Amino acid sequence: MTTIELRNVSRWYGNVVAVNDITMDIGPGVTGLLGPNGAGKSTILHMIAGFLEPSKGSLTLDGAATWRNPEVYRRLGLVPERDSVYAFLTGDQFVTATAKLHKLADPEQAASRAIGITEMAEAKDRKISTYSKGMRQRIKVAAALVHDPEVLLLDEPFNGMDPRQRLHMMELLSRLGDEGRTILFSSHILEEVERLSGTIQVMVAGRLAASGDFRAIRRLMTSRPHVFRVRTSDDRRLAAALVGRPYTHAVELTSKGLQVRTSDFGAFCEQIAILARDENIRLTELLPTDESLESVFGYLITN
Ligand SMILES: Nc1ncnc2c1ncn2[C@@H]1O[C@H](COP(=O)(O)OP(=O)(O)OP(=O)(O)O)[C@@H](O)[C@H]1O
Repeated sequence: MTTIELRNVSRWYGNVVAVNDITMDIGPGVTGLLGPNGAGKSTILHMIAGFLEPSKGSLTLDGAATWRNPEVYRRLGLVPERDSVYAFLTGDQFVTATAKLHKLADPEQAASRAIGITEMAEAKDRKISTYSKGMRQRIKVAAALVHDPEVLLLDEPFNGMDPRQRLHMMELLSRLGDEGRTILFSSHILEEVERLSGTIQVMVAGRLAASGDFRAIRRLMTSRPHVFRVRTSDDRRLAAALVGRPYTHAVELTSKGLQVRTSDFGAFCEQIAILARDENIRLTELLPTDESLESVFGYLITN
């Protein structure tokens, strides 16, 4: 069983603190590393992969430090965020070249196995320049898997994908997690992490804001205060119906519709449509006015 351990890990670039005193364990299965842009997710992944040295603290894979440790490099694969693949190569050539860099005994066979796992066999002889975004991501995953690592690290693997490609990648990562591999992927999108991983690590501004079971963290996120703008066929009547509901904190009639302050984001979202239907009022707009991920994370770190 592979375990990645971070103990009080910090990393700074000059006087920018990218990662600030993080302690966490990551075991087999799929774990999501969630956080807004600039939270320090890429820095963490690159440190785990052994490409960056922690400025402070210890970072180990089954007890061995990952920084400058070729033994560890053999046990993990990294799928970077940027498209660093050579577009003039075919998928097969790219993955085989990676296998050769790892000095594997049979690079062709290893490439063919990894291409099979990522379901890229049909397209393997096409140039990477002709691939869709989803296919380029999958060929990068094949290259990262070519030496059959126990640990796979992925930096924003769903960026730029359409919903179908996203689903395909999710299935692939779940499958790899079910095989007992340790999969850690970063994302700034709550729903991606929710659909794929039971365990999450939430980072905000270099710090670990929450850690553990997704459902518990989700509950924390959705039972927070929130402001919505609501437009309806009868604002005044809906306002009256909302007053007195346990999730309503305040209702204000404005020229742009209702401004509803709720104490429970989740309950309000569940109940508002039912309430409108029961009152025979048509909802024309329901807009969270404070929905930036940063505000969600901000709430998490102050609670
Ligand atoms: N090489 C570098 N030199 C200076 N500052 C850096 C460097 N790399 C990252 N940073 C800074 O460190 C912080 C964390 O960056 P990092 O890329 O790890 O975050 P992230 O969560 O992966 O965000 P993103 O998804 O936008 O890449 C940011 O403030 C970033 O500007």
